[in-house]
Amino acid sequence: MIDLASLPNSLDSPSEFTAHSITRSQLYLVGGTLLVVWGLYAAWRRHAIKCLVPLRGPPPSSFLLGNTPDLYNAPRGFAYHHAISETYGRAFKIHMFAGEEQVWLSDTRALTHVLVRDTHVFDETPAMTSEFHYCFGPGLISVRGDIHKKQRKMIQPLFGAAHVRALTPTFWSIASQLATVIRARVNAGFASDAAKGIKKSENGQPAAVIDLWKWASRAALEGVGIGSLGYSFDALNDETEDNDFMIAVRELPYTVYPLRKFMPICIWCMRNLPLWLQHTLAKIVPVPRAQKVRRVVETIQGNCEKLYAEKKAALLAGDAETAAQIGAGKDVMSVLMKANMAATASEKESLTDEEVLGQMGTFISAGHDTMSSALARLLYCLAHDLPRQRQLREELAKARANTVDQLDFRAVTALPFLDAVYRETLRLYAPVPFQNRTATEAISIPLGAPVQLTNGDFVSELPIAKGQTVLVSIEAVNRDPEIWGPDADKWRPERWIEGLPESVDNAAVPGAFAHTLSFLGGSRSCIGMKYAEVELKTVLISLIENFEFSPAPGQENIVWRLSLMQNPALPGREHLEEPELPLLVTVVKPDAGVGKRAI
Ligand code: HEM
Repeated sequence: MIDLASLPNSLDSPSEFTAHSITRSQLYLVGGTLLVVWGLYAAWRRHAIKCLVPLRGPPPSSFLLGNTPDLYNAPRGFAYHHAISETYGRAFKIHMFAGEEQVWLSDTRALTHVLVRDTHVFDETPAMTSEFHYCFGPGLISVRGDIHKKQRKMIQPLFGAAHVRALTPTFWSIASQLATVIRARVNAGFASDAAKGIKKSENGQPAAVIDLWKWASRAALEGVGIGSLGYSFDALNDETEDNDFMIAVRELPYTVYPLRKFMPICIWCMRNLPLWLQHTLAKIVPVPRAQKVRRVVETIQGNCEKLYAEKKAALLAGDAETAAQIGAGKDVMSVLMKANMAATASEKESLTDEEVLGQMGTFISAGHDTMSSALARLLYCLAHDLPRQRQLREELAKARANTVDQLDFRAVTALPFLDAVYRETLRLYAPVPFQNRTATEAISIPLGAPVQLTNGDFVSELPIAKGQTVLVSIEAVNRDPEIWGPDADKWRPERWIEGLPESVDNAAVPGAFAHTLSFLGGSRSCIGMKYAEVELKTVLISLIENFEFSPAPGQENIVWRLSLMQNPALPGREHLEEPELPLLVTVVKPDAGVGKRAI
């Protein structure tokens, strides 16, 4: 920084400069550089994509960064998203980096075009695909157009009901391991509190405060590891030290997210620079967080490559070798690799080695963070509503009364109150709060209700510019009071049992799940939707049968941070990357609704 106070009054008398002060030529250099930077910035702004009609919207909070500091703000982001959607409605303008304007959308008619009808125009945004491509190669989440169609056609059946049914025993084994490790933690915490004279339990049963985020995240890691990759992270073993693979997967979302606001610069580099230069820049750019992302990604990639080679060798060695592996050949990757080897006869249908490998990182990133977020939120909601938690426990006890075996796929998905709790939590607290889509050509999309522009005119069609990005507000649709009724922002599972209002059907939400956008909709909706449901429900059954969850004394308030996936933090500790969810966990008595299989 130039200290202006240290400059002499007259710049005309160089003789007055000391050896340490700035010379005239240095000053010209600094001034010239600033002018060039300003010129580049002005040119960039002039070429930045603007809205084609004068939409209303929140004023930018930063000249350079637009609304991004608020839109991507982790602790205060949700409040900002709710406030702007209440103020500006279902279609408005938001300001991004260097003058770019995006369209915020929660109008379900317009979103039907974005997500379902005009998907040939509104593909996944290049920011997203480039980010994932850099991290994991050409997996389902990072490819577009025809390649995406080809991959989706091959992978979709592997996440269908038949395969998820076959994976249900795997999910039960994860659920049971999780309950065992939590029980051990509660017993240890209880003993240690008792030794200090701290009483945590009213009913005499062991109770202790446990960080449930940690265990939700580990269960999700095992879920995606064993179910999708055929690999155990050994994440539910209390004795195991975290390995580098496990740490990297956990750190990935929190390391990448803060860099999102710099995406326009990254995309420019990806579009304009040769690959070797991009890799060199990624290695030398002096930004510690960028270097951390690189290390995390390299660790995940290295481990995936090793695992892929092992799986391929086992598949080539025959069925016995595959069956001996973790997942016993039922995991998604094993089935995919087998199907792909069989499809090699038809070159057009099959995936390249790079594409198959790309799915590993894709499943890890798509299936771990979302699942940790959903499970943590389910536990949080139930912990803050003991009567409904008990109602759920009673429903589980009844379901157990007729069987000594684990509930099968059909039974797990058929429990009405469990289903209502699951749907309501994913509606109100969608783990992925918003997504983007970018128009590959100019297009006009119809609106469900006319929108007033800043000049007072109304439009019932919204023109979108070529290259313009639309922010699909999953949250705003899921909480819209005109769709869900005046109690839309309340967690009330009964709404799913009583019957939804007519307005829900009328809204024709283009979502794949329960009239919501939680798993999005259309050709790029979540492929792991059924897998997520069965895994989350089995884990929840096991936990609710064995434990009662309630707010941790003195730590009742939790801040839910906006991120790629929403995640919990303690007030005053929101700056910490690793989320936290301390809850008081009490072992429930055998006569308090625990099924025969309680551990
Ligand atoms: C509660 C849990 C989950 C939620 C809320 C969720 C949500 C979503 C959402 C919103 C998308 C759309 C992303 C976009 O368009 O950019 C998506 C895509 C995807 N999800 Fe999930 N997901 C969950 C669990 C899973 C699981 C367990 C897996 C796999 C193991 C998975 C695999 C995928 C994949 C591969 C895609 C990309 C699909 C495509 O582009 O064709 N998800 N998910």
